[in-house]
Amino acid sequence: MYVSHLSLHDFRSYASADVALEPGVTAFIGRNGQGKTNLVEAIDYLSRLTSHRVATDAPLIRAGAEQAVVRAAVVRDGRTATLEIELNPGRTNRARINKSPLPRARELLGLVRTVVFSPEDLTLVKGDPSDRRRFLDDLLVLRTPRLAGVRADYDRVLRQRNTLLKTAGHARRGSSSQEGALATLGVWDAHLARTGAELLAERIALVDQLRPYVGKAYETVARGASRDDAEITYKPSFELPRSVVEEVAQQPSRNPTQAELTEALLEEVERRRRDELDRGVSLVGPHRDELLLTLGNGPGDSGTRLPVKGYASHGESWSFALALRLASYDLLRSDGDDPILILDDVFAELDTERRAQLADLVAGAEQVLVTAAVAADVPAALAGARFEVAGGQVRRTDGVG
Ligand SMILES: Nc1ncnc2c1ncn2[C@@H]1O[C@H](COP(=O)(O)OP(=O)(O)OP(=O)(O)O)[C@@H](O)[C@H]1O
Repeated sequence: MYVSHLSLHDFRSYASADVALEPGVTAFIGRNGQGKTNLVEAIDYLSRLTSHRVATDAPLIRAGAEQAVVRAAVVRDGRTATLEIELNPGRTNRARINKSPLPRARELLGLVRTVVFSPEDLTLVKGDPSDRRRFLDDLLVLRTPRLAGVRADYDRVLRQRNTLLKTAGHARRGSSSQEGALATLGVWDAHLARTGAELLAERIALVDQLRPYVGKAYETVARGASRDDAEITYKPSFELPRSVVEEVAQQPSRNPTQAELTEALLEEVERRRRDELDRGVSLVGPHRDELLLTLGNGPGDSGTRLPVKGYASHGESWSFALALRLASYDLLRSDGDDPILILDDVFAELDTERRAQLADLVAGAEQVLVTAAVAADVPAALAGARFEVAGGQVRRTDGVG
């Protein structure tokens, strides 16, 4: 898939912008703060309905404006669709396909798929577990848009349940308000276990599918590494029953079922009841899980695997972050649709050898959008269309268009 036209209205620094794009590589070159990232961020927003830079929509609206509009013509298997999102902070965002309004903006998900590489990716490795959970969930939703609903349901259940836990925890022991809150809590325990187990089962399956791609990608980007070095493991916030663990261990292709996970979550929630009431928050569920990243020491090394966070060098951490993105790209591609690759300001972070390696890996993608402060940062393998971004203007400079 590729974007053939991008049009912005009051998005970030752009009062308006219209850019005709092509498949293949396109580089946006310009000094710092000229609006290069703003352009690719708009395309990524259409893909995930969130930005890779900010958690809320407000910073995406041009200062002084009330709403922003991002519109893109997307070509997939030779057919073009025009997708549009209108960002209305504090109110509902509205989406359209070929000018027809969609009942919910969420229905745009899955129509454009992007994989973004950016300097912020280091937080995938060095940041909090929530950064890695978001990475998994974003990938889940890109592959299966329906899961956006499951994720939203789970967040809602969590908020309601936390409010109840606070009420029950603060109420006088044995009082009618505590009794009432505890009775209602049982209902929310069941919701938490059901939606939590669905999300959990999807994440566990995703990590299994992603694992071989991560090993392969790390071997490619990290000098002297083997494909067994980088490993990812999903670590739930609770122990599964021994019988399930043993069965899963005996059958390599078997993961815990959703029913098993629901039951295990319910049991754990009951076991941690006192703790949860004391602290007024839900302590069990996919919002407390971790995606463990570990590194070994080359082929045949039976030594201990070390967690990346806290142990890996800066270079190893960067390579792992790149490997996670490349693995996402490979996995999405294996689904049969080439996602749009966005390399936002990453080359300045890499030495010459790694630049060339990354460029070779991505050069064959259907569409690659690159941003860089200077043209010299873009490796030769990524020759293609060039735009200069300066003073709010986006101008093609390679003599075409
Ligand atoms: N909501 C907004 N309204 C107006 N201007 C904004 C808004 N959000 C960001 N900007 C401006 O956009 C500019 C940043 O644009 P962008 O992040 O695309 O830069 P860039 O060209 O990628 O720079 P760098 O090379 O430093 O990454 C900044 O000058 C910032 O003040």
